[in-house]
Amino acid sequence: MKCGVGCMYIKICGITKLDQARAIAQMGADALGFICVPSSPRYISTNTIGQIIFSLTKSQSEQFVDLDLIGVFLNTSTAEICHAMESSGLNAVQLHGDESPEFCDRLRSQLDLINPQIKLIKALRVKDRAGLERAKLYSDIVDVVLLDAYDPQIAGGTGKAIDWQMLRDFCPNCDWWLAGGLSPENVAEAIALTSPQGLDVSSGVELSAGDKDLDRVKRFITSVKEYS
Ligand SMILES: O=C(O)c1ccccc1NCC(=O)[C@H](O)[C@H](O)COP(=O)(O)O
Repeated sequence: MKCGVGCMYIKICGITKLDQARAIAQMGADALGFICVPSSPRYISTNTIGQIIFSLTKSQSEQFVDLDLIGVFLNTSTAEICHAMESSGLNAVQLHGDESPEFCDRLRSQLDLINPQIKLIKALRVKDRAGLERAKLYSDIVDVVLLDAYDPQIAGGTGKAIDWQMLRDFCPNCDWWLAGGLSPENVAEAIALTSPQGLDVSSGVELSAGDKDLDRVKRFITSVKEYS
């Protein structure tokens, strides 16, 4: 897995604009996340994702060639996900709903037919230790387990944090990334307490849903770099 800044993988999620995607990639982010969930205020259509990816990658510049372009899906069928992957140029899938390990296994087989390099990430919204144990059930099936905060109403991009103390000894069989309520102000403490391989941030670096604050993105990446 690629490590951009001091070997800590950084994903900036909720991208909706080409100029912001380009600027964030140039700052050294490893991944851009696109929310393919129609009910989200950060929703972006597959068509628009395709246009952004085409514009980013046509230059063949180094920052864009290695970039992970992650589609975030919520309880979407394998057929729809595969269609979105084939039509947009996305190279990674993040499942943010109630997808079972069996669903992930089935999707993996179907993605392999498109391109075995497509990365599969399972996000789990953790509210207690039982949620953490559940996360481990996926670790032999997916490439990355992503831990996000639980909210009864909102599926993601909540700005809420998990109880980081609970994650001190979390060590699945695959890489894991921390999400939920991260910001330039708290990310160093989050890394110190939880030691993940990657970080995922959305609302903590936004002006409003889907509109990134480039200054805060820069400060987030710099904080990670200074800590790592
Ligand atoms: O961001 C959304 O609107 C969203 C909607 C539905 C499912 C997932 C969603 N976001 C997923 C992400 O990967 C976010 O980056 C993650 O939840 C962290 O968000 P935040 O707490 O705002 O940093």
